Amino acid sequence: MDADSDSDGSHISATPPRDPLPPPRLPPQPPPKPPTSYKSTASTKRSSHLDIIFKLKKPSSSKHDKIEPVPEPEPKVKPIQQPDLPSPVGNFPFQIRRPSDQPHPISIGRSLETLPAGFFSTRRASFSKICKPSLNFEPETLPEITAEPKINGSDGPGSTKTCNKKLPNLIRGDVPLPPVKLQKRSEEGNFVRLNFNGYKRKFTAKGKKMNSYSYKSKYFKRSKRRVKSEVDTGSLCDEEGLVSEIKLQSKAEKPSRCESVEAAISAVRNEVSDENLVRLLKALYGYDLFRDGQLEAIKMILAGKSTMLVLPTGAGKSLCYQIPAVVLPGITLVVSPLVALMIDQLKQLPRMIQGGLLSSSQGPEEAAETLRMVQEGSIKVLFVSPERFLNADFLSIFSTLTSVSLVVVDEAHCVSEWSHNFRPSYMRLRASLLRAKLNVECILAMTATATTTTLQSIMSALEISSTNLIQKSQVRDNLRLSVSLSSNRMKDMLKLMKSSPFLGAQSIIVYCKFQSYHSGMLARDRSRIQELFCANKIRVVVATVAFGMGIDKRDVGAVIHYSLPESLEEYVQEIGRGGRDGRLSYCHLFFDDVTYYKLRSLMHSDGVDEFAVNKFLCQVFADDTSSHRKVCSLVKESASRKFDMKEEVMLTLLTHLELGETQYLHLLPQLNVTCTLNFHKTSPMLLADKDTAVAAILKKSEIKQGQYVFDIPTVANSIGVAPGDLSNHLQNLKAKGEITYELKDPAYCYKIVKVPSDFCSLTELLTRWLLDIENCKVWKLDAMYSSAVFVVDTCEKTHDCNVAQQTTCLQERILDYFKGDNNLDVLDKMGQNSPFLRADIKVFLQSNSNVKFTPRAIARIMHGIGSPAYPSSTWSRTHFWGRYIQIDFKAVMNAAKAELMNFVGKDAP
Ligand SMILES: Nc1ncnc2c1ncn2[C@@H]1O[C@H](COP(=O)(O)OP(=O)(O)OP(=O)(O)O)[C@@H](O)[C@H]1O
Repeated sequence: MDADSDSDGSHISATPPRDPLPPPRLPPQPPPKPPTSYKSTASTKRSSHLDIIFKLKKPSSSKHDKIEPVPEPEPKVKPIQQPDLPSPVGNFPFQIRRPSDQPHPISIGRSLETLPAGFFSTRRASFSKICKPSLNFEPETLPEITAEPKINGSDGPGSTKTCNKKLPNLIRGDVPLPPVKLQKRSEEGNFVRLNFNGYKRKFTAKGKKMNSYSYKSKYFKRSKRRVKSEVDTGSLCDEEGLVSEIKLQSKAEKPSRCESVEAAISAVRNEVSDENLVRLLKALYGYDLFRDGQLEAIKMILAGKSTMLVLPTGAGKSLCYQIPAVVLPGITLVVSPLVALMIDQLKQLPRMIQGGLLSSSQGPEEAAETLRMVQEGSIKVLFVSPERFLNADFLSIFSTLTSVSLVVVDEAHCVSEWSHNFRPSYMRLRASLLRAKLNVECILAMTATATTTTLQSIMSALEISSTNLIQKSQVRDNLRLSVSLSSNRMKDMLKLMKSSPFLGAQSIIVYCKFQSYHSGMLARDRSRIQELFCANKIRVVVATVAFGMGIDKRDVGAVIHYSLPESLEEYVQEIGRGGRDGRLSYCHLFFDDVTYYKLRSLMHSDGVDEFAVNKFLCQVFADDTSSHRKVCSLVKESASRKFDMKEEVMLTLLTHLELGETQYLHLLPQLNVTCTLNFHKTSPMLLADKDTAVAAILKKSEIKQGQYVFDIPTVANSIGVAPGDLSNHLQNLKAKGEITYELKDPAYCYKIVKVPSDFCSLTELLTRWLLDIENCKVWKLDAMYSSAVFVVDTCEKTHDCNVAQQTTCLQERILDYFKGDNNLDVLDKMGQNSPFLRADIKVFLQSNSNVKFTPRAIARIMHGIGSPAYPSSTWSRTHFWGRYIQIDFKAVMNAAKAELMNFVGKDAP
């Protein structure tokens, strides 16, 4: 075996060969209970479970010395002494969990993806000689599928105008077209809609424009004639060269709306009646009737009531904020989790609605142009990421200059840690904060997938009254659902695709977990595939969940799940890509135990232990001085390794420290904090005489190979300016030819507001919270798996259902799941022990005795999950990697804890 050849001597394993058969199914577990409150229950005494810290015996020599030891966490300053705790410094300890740590039976948050960033501060810094503040943007993390528009200045075919002006990501419609045509356009999918807005799309390859399919499309030829009179053009391109040209109105020109639209808007402003709203619907979109839930939601918003809207995917949620946006006087801010989603929504705005977006990959000029248009009131709908709410300058525009009529929280389940897709940055979107910062009264939260628990937490965060909940069935009834257990998924899938009704499906999406249509692909290629798919040039796309979000291709006739989704929410979201034109769409799910076990292990990859949380807190507050104006930073990569904590988890903790019951810190936009600088024109000493920032740099730098290396926040703190201002200042010096420099080490930046008085209680509170999130994640996967089993197995036997009735069975199951988390039977398939587990862990420890482990680290290795401090690139070489994937993670952790105690010859108190 290859794995053994360079492994850790673990060929003396006590484990027999892997058993290909899964352990027997366990009876259904009792239903989960709703989440508890996370108020601290810790006493002022130090918790005993924090006390057990072990150090592994160091071997005299080992042939495994190659394996990197875990880096030693060493906080610079110990903020609070805890004398009866064994010092973590110098040992890599493990944390013994309390026996009471039972899985928390609630829905969970998936994906702690990181996004944050925002503007640099634009406040003026007081450098003695050179200081030119400018509005800068810190790059935000981009989503997987990104077609970031950049306007390039190019005319559409048939146009005689050229415009080289760079404009921001704005799509504006100014030439009124008959509404009836709009309806036709919408039936042709989002790609055609793009053209209708006056764009033609071209691809660039190696700098050359290629004819695009859209350019040739019949629709484009029609629309081209219609939009001929448009006055200004630009082009839209993603960061890797996918170019789409957009016609834009000239800067000076005011949007001219169709008379019938204006009249319909005034009528609604005078009286919000059903009749007037239908007239406006017709005028804006060409549709004759509202769909279920739309009218109710629009009326609620126009009455100024914050609303929670739960409609199935493709039911038309966007229209519920677009209509109020044109009627209400101020701007509508739409918060979206992904840049790709924002771009997609922007494209889909009816052309009479002025839209814009602020995104990470815009240059400062583009962003400034968007903000200028916001200030002059020519944008009605602005798409922003939640990270924007970190930036004081961004917020000040809305609190002082521009009135915000409505804040829309799209994919609102991201607010809740009990959802399948919790995002720490969404925690920022609390009603109190939005009211205080934006002076906005009305909030619309929209989602297609939320359990009762999730809904409760969204509505509580956004202060939406329970009477303002509009909730329709979360699964459309034009989706035909089927499920099968498969031992050879590829063979079965090919067979399925060759048989009716899948054979006749116009477009098919195949969802995979571990290989995807975009793995290893350039963004440009991914975007091209998406475009080709939307234009029906590609029939089948194999994709991950990222592909699903925001895709509004109306005629997807089949959705196949090649792998089990991680939750029923994810499943519903993905099948929701099918049948958006209202026609039948066929959705088949293949599931198998191997995938289930693999996913089950992955659910533990974000988990952390109390010890790590405690160390993290020590580091976060280590820099505290009496001055709370100081900017502190935490370099993401090194901190992640040091605490064996994913970056998203660190961000979650930091966000909680800012937005939890007590505010301990204030998060700032992320920065690259390490600067390596060279002087060119003037000598450093002479320049320092004229420039306080340079003087501080000389003072705080280390000189490495003739270069000045310093920490941006440290220098900025020493002269009392914001790090962003110092960066701007460096840019100015660079522009003058005085210096060149490089920035690296992206870091979380924050200011300390209050040092916790009781680190132990806070540690316990945070750990408990993260543990509950981890357990919820596991529970969600189990609920998904159990539903699949139920449909192919239990349901058939107990309810006498046949395959044709699987739709009803699964629909009922999904509805039960979303209705209440408490009444669903969930299988727990995991084994609780193995006779060889302890012996294997012992061998593993002996053969890696130079490395320090925690029980969680050992359990991760036994489950085949890499982590920042124990990467799979190193540890997958061990013979034990993934060996116990079928044994419950917690059981492996407990076994590891016991073996670690034996190994160090100590016992827990
Ligand atoms: N009243 C209506 N009549 C006909 N079509 C409509 C109506 N309302 C919305 N639509 C169309 O339905 C499609 C889906 O709308 P939209 O993208 O807003 O759905 P959604 O609920 O946001 O879906 P998802 O959650 O998947 O993003 C769009 O093409 C939209 O134009």
